[in-house]
Amino acid sequence: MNPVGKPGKAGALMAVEVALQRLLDMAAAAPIVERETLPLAAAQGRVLAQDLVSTLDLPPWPNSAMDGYALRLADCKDEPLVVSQRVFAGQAPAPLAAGTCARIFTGAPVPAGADCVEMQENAVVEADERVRFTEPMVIGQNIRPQGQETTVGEQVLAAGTRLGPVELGLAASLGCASLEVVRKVRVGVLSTGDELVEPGQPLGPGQIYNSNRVLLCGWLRGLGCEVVDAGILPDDLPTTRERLAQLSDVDLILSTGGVSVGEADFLGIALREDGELALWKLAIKPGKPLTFGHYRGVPVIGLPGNPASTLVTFALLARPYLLRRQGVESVMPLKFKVPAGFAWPKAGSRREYLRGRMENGRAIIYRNQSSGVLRSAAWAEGLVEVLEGQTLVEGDEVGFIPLSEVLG
Ligand SMILES: Nc1nc2c(c(=O)[nH]1)N[C@H]1C(S)=C(S)[C@@H](COP(=O)(O)OP(=O)(O)OC[C@H]3O[C@@H](n4cnc5c(N)ncnc54)[C@H](O)[C@@H]3O)O[C@H]1N2
Ligand code: MOO
Ligand SMILES: [Mg+2]
Repeated sequence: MNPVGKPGKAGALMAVEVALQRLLDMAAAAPIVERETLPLAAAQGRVLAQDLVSTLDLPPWPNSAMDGYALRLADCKDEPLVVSQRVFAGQAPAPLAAGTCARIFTGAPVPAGADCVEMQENAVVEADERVRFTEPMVIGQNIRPQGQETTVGEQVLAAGTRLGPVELGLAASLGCASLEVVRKVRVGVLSTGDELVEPGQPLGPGQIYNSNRVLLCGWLRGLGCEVVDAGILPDDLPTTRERLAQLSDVDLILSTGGVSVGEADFLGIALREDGELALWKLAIKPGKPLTFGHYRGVPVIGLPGNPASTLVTFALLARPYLLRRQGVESVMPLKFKVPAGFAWPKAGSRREYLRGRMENGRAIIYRNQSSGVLRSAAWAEGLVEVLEGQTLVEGDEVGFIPLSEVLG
């Protein structure tokens, strides 16, 4: 079966899983191999290029989980224990004198010889700072042992991990000031459409403001990409060719619009004539005219121009592609099964991704699901997935893909 439709003619729709697998295979075949070393603060959103191996035990020494008293349990008989030292976080305590206890605070090293920490709520301080313990105790209680989190030589993060604040915090806790990351993917962004005007300019007859440029550039920067913003591309074939050719030094050209079957849709034609049109028309709504190929060797993903179509296809296809180019294994957004809070009486032939949100434990959808209505996405918390051929009554299970993680 040839899944590639001919631009300008109706063609077979490709299942979203098939298209995604092709995109991921093509991404894996063109990995970004260059690396750079960055200070932690600059590494957010980037992908780790080599395994992070601990050079420390964490914690480096046993420390107290409570404000209270460190003691040797065997010393704790009927008589109260005298406080022989105070240990604050950041100090190095002396070994515990036999038959005494140490006043200790959370995070402070436990003195050698102590095998138990009791919280101060279970202690009564008598005259001369003699401490009586009111509850039974066990060896090891309230002590965080050396190396409980990680030990020297252990792999803490694998190459291919995307670095968010948690991963960076973990690297910091191991004393790493910088990390080796995959270099940024360079993405050339084109907004096609004769009707487009940048915000701030007056609108002429028939014109609309360019919203996709801000959307795409924002999502790409959030993904750690280098954006080469190539501005608005008018709807004509010679200029389309010229502008695509000018973007010969990027890792991916990502465009919006101009991929359908109209007389002003030229992207597919340019790819077919000067490169390769590998994928065109998906069984997905919104997002049907998603286009993928190469232009003179440079990968191109053409997202449909309707803003909600741009959003859905970026989240479900372009984003996974860009992550896989950087060596990330887990590229798909999380999807939960939730009960529908709406009915869907008419089955569609394409898989639907409705803009929705959770209310009282059920997914509800925005009142207007037109792919031209970006407000639906501003209202939404996620995409509600309704499968091909599916009808729903309230309470039936649907997929829910939270958008904050993927587009936040
Ligand atoms: N005869 C058919 N017509 C259409 C089909 C079809 O199968 N047969 N598919 C429809 C579907 S579905 C979609 S989605 C659109 C996709 O069209 P394109 O990707 O070619 O996009 P354009 O035609 O250039 O624009 C579509 C729409 O989006 C607006 N737009 C475009 N770029 C921007 C931008 N940067 N910011 C804001 N809005 C933008 C544009 O003005 C159009 O209204 O095709 C259907 N047609
Ligand atoms: O597939 Mo189009 O993206 O419905 O609007
Ligand atoms: Mg069009």
